[in-house]
Amino acid sequence: MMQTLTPHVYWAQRHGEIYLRVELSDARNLLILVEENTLTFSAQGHGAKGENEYGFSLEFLKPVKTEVSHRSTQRQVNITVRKQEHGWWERLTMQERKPVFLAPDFDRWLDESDAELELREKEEKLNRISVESRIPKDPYLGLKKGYLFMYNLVQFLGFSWIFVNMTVRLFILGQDSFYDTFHTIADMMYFCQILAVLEVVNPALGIVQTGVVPPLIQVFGRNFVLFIILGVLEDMHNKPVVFFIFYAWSCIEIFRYPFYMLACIDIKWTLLTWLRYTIWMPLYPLGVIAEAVAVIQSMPVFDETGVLSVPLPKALGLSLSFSYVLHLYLVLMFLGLFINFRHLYKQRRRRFRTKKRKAY
Ligand SMILES: CCCCCCCCCCCCC/C=C/C(=O)SCCNC(=O)CCNC(=O)[C@H](O)C(C)(C)COP(=O)(O)OP(=O)(O)OC[C@H]1O[C@@H](n2cnc3c(N)ncnc32)[C@H](O)[C@@H]1OP(=O)(O)O
Repeated sequence: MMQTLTPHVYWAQRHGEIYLRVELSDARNLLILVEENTLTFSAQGHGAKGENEYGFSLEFLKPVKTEVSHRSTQRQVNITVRKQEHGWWERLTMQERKPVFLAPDFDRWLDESDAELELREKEEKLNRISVESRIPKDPYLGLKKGYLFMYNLVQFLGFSWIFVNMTVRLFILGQDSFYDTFHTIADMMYFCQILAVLEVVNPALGIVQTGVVPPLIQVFGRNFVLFIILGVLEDMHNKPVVFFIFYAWSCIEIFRYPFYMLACIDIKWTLLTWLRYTIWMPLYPLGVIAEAVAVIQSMPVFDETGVLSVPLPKALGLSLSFSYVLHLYLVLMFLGLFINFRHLYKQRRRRFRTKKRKAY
């Protein structure tokens, strides 16, 4: 006659359930019963002491329901017992000393707060599904995604051309390449930045689900520098600062646009997501500092040439130099940087919000 042995049993809990994992392979003749708050298990199978009859019983700390669900796999038997009342138990069994065959199931182990988080996420997911099923599907979704994909592809190609061109010229010509960046790159940058106006139009028309203000600040800020400070003043064309402005812009865009492109076709590439939501941290301030340098360098040129100066009534003098507008713009620029930096920081946190799990 076979002697009954005790298998290794692993446990974990949630607010509503107890999970037991019995280490018994090829289990047969399973008998699992809950009576008077005590679970009794017996089965034949291959356990720690080879092929044998295995069994154990556990008196639970608090009341549980009598219906038990179990699933037997080739390697183990998984049992789920439902708690009578939702709550967190400080231990599994009535007896304070843990039975020797019982241990925590590290694969499923969560502490109370993590289990609450898991529960909330499940509820949120269910809510989302029920809300989504009530929202009518957008009939133009395919068209919108196709348009956005093409837009992002064109911008990606444009900024990649700029980035590669500038990098190659930097390697070949060294610092000399700083001085004619505008002549070689400006046409492509004009094209990309005119097209970037769509980044304000898209959220305004609801094609992209994001705010209008951050892209407005971004596009207005860049286009002001590109078309007015650099574009209008020929004296600015050969300044090295142009190199730093264009390089900062293109470095960020060669990751941002492919990230959007892949998002349009529901592909998420972790490294690209990380790059899109990380490299703006050094690049945004550096880009804005380079832009501020260009604005400051342009002030005396506007003063001397009188370009874009505002004519004043005779009594007040001849004209108001555009450099006064630039003083105001410098303040707005750092305000814009602050607003967008905060916006991008929030977007980053939303994207990388992770649940922390502890295993004991
Ligand atoms: C009248 C206004 C006056 C203002 C005053 C002016 C002063 C301004 C001075 C400011 C100076 C700024 C000048 C700029 C300098 C530089 O660029 S320096 C170089 C570094 N630059 C950067 O790092 C900035 C890069 N730009 C951006 O990141 C964006 O343009 C942004 C607007 C700042 C971010 O915006 P947002 O779109 O809200 O965030 P995301 O998380 O990327 O997107 C949210 C969701 O929208 C989807 N989406 C967005 N765009 C697209 C798209 N083109 N195609 C497809 N999908 C898009 C995106 O996927 C997200 O969707 P979910 O994943 O569903 O959330």
